[in-house]
Amino acid sequence: MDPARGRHAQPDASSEQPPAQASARDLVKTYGAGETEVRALDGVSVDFARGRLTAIMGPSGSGKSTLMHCMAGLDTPTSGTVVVDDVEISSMSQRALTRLRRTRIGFVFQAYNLVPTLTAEENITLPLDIARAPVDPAWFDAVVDAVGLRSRLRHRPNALSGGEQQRVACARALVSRPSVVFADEPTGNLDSKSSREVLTFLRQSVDELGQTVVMVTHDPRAAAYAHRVLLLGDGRITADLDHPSRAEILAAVGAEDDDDARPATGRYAAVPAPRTGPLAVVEAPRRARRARVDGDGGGVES
Ligand SMILES: Nc1ncnc2c1ncn2[C@@H]1O[C@H](COP(=O)(O)OP(=O)(O)OP(=O)(O)O)[C@@H](O)[C@H]1O
Repeated sequence: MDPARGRHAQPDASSEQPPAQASARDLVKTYGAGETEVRALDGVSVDFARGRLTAIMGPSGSGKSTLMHCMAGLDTPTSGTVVVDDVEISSMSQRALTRLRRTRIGFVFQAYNLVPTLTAEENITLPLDIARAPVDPAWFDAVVDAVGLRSRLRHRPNALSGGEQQRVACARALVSRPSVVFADEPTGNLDSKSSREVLTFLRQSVDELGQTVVMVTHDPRAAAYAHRVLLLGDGRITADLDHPSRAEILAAVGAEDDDDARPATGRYAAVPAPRTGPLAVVEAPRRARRARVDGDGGGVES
C-alpha cells in the first residue's frame, strides 16, 4: 500500500494475474465481547481479480456474508484493510462510503430489495438518480438487453416474477458500471430456471461487459458458473479453486452429486435445483436477518 495516497500500489505490469479490483488484507471482524465474542472473520487476505466471477462458499456461519459486507462497505471490519478500485474503504467515513457505494459498488441481495412503487426502469436507475449522476444510455441499454428486461421496464415489481425481479436487481447493481458487484445468495429465492437466467447474466456481465462479480452461494451448481471458488471455514479461507469443475466443487464442499439436478451438458449448462437432496445439508438457507435498509439507494436494501 502507498500510505501517502492511502491506496494500494499498482500491480506489477509484468504479472500474469489480472489486477485486483478488490482486496482484503488481514481482515478480522468480531461481534460481541468476552465470552460471547464471535470471530466472524479471522484474518482473511484475498484479492478479487478484475473481470472474474468469484464464488464464495462455506458452511453456515463461516463468515461469507460478513466478508461480503466488509468488502462492500456495508460493515466495518474490526481490523485489517479493504481496498476497492485502489481506494481504501475500510477507514472511510460513513458519508464517503455511502457516496462510493452508490456509484462504485453494486450489491445484489437474496431478497431482491426493489422499491415496490417504482417501475423496473426506475428501480434500475435509482442509485444514479439518488447520486444525481447521469445514466449512460448506451450502457443502460446494454445492461437491460443482457438481462432480457426490455419489455418489462414499465412494470412494477409486483407484476414481475421472482427471476425478473432479481434480474432488475442485477441491472440496478450494474447500471453505474461499478468497480465490483457483490451478490449475496442471488439465486437463494429462485427456482431452477430463474436461477439459471440470473447466473447466466452474472457470468455474461463478466465475460461480455467486463464487470467483476463476487457471489456468495451455498449451491455447487451456482458456483460452477464462476471462474474461481473460495471456501470459507470459521472465518478463514480454507480452499481457493481456480476454474474448478463441478466435481471438484462438490468434493471441496464434501457433498455428493445430485443426480436429479445433473446438468444436461457442458459446464454452464449447470442447473441450480431447489434445495432438496444431499446438497441441502451443506448449508442452511439464508436467514431473513440479512435484509436491511441501507437507505442510500446504492443497494436500496429493504
Ligand atoms: N450482527 C451480528 N451479531 C452477532 N453475531 C453475528 C452478526 N452477524 C454475524 N454474526 C455471526 O458471525 C458468524 C459469521 O456469520 P455470517 O453471517 O457471516 O456467516 P455466513 O457464512 O454468511 O452464514 P449463513 O450462510 O448462515 O448466512 C456467525 O457465527 C454469525 O452468527
